[in-house]
Amino acid sequence: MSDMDRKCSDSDCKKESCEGCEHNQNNMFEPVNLHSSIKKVIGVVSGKGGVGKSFVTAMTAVMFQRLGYKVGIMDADVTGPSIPKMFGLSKRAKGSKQGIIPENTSNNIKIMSVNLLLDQEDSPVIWRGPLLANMVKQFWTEVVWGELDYLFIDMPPGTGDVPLTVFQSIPLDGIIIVTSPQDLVSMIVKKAYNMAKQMNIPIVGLVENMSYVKCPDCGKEIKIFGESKLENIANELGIDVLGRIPIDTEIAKLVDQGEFEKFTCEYLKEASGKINTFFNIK
Ligand SMILES: Nc1ncnc2c1ncn2[C@@H]1O[C@H](COP(=O)(O)OP(=O)(O)OP(=O)(O)O)[C@@H](O)[C@H]1O
Repeated sequence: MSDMDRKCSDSDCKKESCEGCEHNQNNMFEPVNLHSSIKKVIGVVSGKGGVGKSFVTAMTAVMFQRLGYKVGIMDADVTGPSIPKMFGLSKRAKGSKQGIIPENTSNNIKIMSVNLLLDQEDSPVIWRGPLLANMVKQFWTEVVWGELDYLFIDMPPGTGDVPLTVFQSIPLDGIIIVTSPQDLVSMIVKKAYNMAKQMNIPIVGLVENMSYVKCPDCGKEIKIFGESKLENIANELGIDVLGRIPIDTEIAKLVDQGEFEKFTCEYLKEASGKINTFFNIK
């Protein structure tokens, strides 16, 4: 994918800061590793931590792998990396002449995370912003991703320094915004939305996580965070609702056992169809 794939849709745009305009000389995208060929790069973002961004990234990646696509996950949530543990990966990634080799899950999803580079997975990453951002850049420039249809990036939470650098250095083809059904969330979704708009990155849509929990006795859907405001926000911003995921204690168990790939539910089946249509990969 070339940097120019992120095209500005406004033919009169003369903004020097616009990354989609060909006259922009300030393009800061880093070159991808020579041995990587990635068709689409999708960032999974949330305006705040703890809404299940990693959960949604992993579930989307597994859905696409099940559809027969070649998939990778870059765990760019450097201070709270959770992706390797979800997939039961704990070996250290190896290097080669070409670069760093990502680890493979049991179903061949390629994974790179700071946890695969640390001596011990429970060592804290106590780094300042620029160092964190550099690490993520290296996941793009140094990792040998090989041929991938989709690379999903579990983005650092929030809209601060680190996510900003990631937005500026990796040519994202689109972002998925993850949210939960709390009131505060509409403001937080708007922050993520505005950040993507300012960076000229297409927004694929919204996924609401922890939408409800099903009573194990009567099957009733209990909305523990109250009624969802998702449709209102989506309509207001003119973006698509891709899907909703309940709190699922069976999947939570799989996460703890490092066997995430064994989930059988299809909460994101429709969402994967919508994402595929958005990018039109054959
Ligand atoms: N729908 C769900 N059902 C059951 N457990 C879930 C669900 N969503 C998230 N969880 C669990 O909640 C915890 C937090 O989720 P996750 O790590 O995905 O959040 P996050 O938004 O990536 O957090 P942060 O950005 O702060 O790192 C994890 O243990 C995850 O397995």
